[in-house]
Amino acid sequence: MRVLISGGGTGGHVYPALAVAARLRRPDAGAEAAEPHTLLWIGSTHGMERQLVERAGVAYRGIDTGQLRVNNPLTAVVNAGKMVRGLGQSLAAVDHFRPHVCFVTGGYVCAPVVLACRLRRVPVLIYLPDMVPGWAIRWLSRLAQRVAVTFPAAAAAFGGEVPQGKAVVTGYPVRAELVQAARDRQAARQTLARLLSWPELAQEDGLPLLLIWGGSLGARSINQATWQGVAELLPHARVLHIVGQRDWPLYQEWARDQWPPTHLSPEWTSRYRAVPYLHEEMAYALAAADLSVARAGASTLGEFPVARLPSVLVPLPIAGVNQARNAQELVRHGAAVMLEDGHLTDRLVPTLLALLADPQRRQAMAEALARLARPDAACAIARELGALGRAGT
Ligand SMILES: CC(=O)N[C@H]1[C@@H](OP(=O)(O)OP(=O)(O)OC[C@H]2O[C@@H](n3ccc(=O)[nH]c3=O)[C@H](O)[C@@H]2O)O[C@H](CO)[C@@H](O)[C@@H]1O
Repeated sequence: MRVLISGGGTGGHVYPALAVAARLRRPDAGAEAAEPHTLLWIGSTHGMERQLVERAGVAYRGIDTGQLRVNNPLTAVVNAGKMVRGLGQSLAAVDHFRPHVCFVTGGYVCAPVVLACRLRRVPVLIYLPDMVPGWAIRWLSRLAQRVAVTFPAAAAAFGGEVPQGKAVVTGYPVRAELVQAARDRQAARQTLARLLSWPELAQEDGLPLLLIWGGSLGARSINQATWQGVAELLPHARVLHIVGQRDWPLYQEWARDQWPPTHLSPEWTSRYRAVPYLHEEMAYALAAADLSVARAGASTLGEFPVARLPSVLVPLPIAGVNQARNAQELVRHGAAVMLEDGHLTDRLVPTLLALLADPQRRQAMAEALARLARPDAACAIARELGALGRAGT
């Protein structure tokens, strides 16, 4: 079967689709097809998805796209022109590749691709990772045959589950490497220590590993609160801080001018490690960590349960993104703690110290997470795609 894939803009739209792509390329006894499917990914010409998709070895075609919801009317007109060009390029790609089915995960680039598939009668499956869809996915879902969702509560936006509505609950597709790494935390920690050249991490000294990050782009407020409070955390934990590419120059400035503080011993100083971004190492970081601080992007709904990783979630306070609803879903199950962005400076360190000092609470959160885990989600979506591709529109 030929499967057209599209998703882009940020990592949160790319990694779930890559997990499904990996599944489609390596069918085994558990999968539907007897031989690997042929894949083509349509992303934007200059999008960050290009690097991630090519890194994974999936064929990539770039098209023109632009954000339509912008304040400047001139930009809106220019971007609308790009979208029209993108539709023409998508139609050409569909005519050339002749897909049996199309799979999209979000980002502006998906709009012309879904429209082209609709015009050429190619069935479309959308995956919505978040609990609440943005306006673009709501609109595109009208053109799609199926919408896969992470948890049952997300199905209502699409008329409920099949056969009444369009939704199927598959779970969040996580990378196979994470499923594998989460089976043995200790081994994951050893691997991470090797990949990051951080030998102290491999010591079995009972010191918890705290993973701090802010989504695929990094989060300024989380970074600043971390730099302000990290010295207080180091007597109780090792801290792996993914700063993000955008704020990396800020980290370098802070490290040059303010780190380490004179009162901190070299042993404690070496417990803090900052990195701009993690690629293949990310699966091991999630599996090895004992506690995380993160934004509440959709990945936390899938990756944290599989990794059984308790967290303090700090939803991005921007209208239209709706990360709070993602965080609430984990909090509702006793699987995470939520902190408002505006309270980071005062409350982040005390909240973390309380959780680090309470292994029983972390264990209860890990057990709640384990009940939400769907390590087979990529396979479930691959199966849905197979069924749609065989049925046609
Ligand atoms: C600002 C914004 O619009 N954010 C949205 C975006 O977030 P964002 O792109 O941050 O998405 P997520 O938090 O859902 O996913 C981030 C992904 O990047 C990976 N990762 C991250 C850092 C790193 O160093 N290495 C790495 O591999 C994570 O493991 C995860 O798989 O898409 C999500 C999915 O629709 C939404 O829920 C978010 O609201």
